[in-house]
Amino acid sequence: MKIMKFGGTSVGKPQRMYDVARLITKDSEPKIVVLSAVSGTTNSLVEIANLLAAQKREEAKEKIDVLEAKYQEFIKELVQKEDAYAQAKAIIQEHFEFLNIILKISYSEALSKDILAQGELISTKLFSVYLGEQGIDHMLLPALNFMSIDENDEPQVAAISEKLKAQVAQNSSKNLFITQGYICRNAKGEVDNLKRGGSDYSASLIAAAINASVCEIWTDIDGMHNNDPRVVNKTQPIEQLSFDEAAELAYFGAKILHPASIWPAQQYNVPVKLLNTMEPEAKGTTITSEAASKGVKAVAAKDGITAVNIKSSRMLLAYGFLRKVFEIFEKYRTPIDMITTSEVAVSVTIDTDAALPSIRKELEALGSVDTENDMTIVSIVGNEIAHNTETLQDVFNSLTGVDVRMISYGGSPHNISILVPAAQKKEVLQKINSGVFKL
Ligand SMILES: Nc1ncnc2c1ncn2[C@@H]1O[C@H](COP(=O)(O)OP(=O)(O)O)[C@@H](O)[C@H]1O
Ligand SMILES: N[C@@H](CC(=O)OP(=O)(O)O)C(=O)O
Repeated sequence: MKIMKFGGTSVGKPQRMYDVARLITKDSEPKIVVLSAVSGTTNSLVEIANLLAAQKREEAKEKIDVLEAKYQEFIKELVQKEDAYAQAKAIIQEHFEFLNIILKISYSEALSKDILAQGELISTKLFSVYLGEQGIDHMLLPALNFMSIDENDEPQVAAISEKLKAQVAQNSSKNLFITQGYICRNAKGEVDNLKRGGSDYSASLIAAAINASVCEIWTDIDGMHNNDPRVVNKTQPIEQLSFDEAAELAYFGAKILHPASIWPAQQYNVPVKLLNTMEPEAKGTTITSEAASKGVKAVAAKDGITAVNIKSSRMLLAYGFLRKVFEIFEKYRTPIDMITTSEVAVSVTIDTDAALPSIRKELEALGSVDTENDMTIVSIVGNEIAHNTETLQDVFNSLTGVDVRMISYGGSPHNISILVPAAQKKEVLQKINSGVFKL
């Protein structure tokens, strides 16, 4: 059985849904197809939820109406037959009635998760109507019946596997299952999600849960590129990556993959392929446990980083100082990305400053603290690059004129990371493109 995940742009227009239907019926291998919401929908739902949280009901209502009008147009083009159109219309009515009812209920965090789930529920149901109209035999598998996270927001792979396998077995005559990415149930049984971009994570979890032959992530570009195509002009697709390399790139900002989406596939050894819906014949990127070649594969950038610098003479020749620092970040459930230390100072970076005021207050008991926000981590990723002096030379030569604040080297043989002000991100990515990739 294989998994095919199609992102927002791949289901963003009726024409794209037709392409998806063609791609999933090309071969006879049984498959679970994971769909995201139609592009732009989750952003609109986030705005609606935020407006409700701010008690701006009228503005929320306007946004709901704009979104509904968009779907009314969408279904006119999606299906031709009268009964299929009636089914699609009923789906739109059901979900927008729900949003309109929510307008009248007092806002809660749980309710906002219900709002965010509507995008994937609508896209999968509409796609199912289209498949039905085309006479393509399939079955909708509601993700809310099997995809779950625990009280620490961690997916429960064993439970997911048990439930999913049972549902597939109960419908053994079916060859094609359609399900929602992104959405899940939390430990309280409420509707929740796997965070923005989480449909890739859903696909990888499903692939792990049923030991799929492959997990295909279909998107709007021909694989993982060696640099961010939104920022840099000349970028190239990478044919092969190891799980470790792909995980580092996803974590450090390559938006094509959700940061957590590699570990389930890696743990259950399911190859991942990144493919282009608009160019299905292109090779794309294959991610397996093997690293095909040594050397730099790609560079990625992670924005929204804050650097926290702690200086203390008490650190000199002391032990246990770093533990105290780390315990404070742990207490506030704030992950640390980069670390550099000297005898009297330690600098770390974090990608969320939600708990920063409390963290800062506690750190001040250990020494003087200063913070810098609006920073970017640029990560150079490849196989064994930290053992290659030429790479290091190319990277440093590329950084002439760049205000480098931190360097992380040697922690992983596959990654060299530098911290720069966000304002220099574009320049740095471009310079590395010329200096390291010679592009
Ligand atoms: N290194 C990279 N390689 C490929 N795409 C990247 C990279 N970095 C950022 N991207 C962006 O990721 C986009 C695809 O991811 P995303 O928008 O999440 O797709 P989907 O909607 O299919 O899930 C591409 O259009 C591209 O602009
Ligand atoms: N719809 C969700 C989940 C997702 O993964 O979408 P996409 O595959 O379009 O990145 C979001 O926008 O966050």
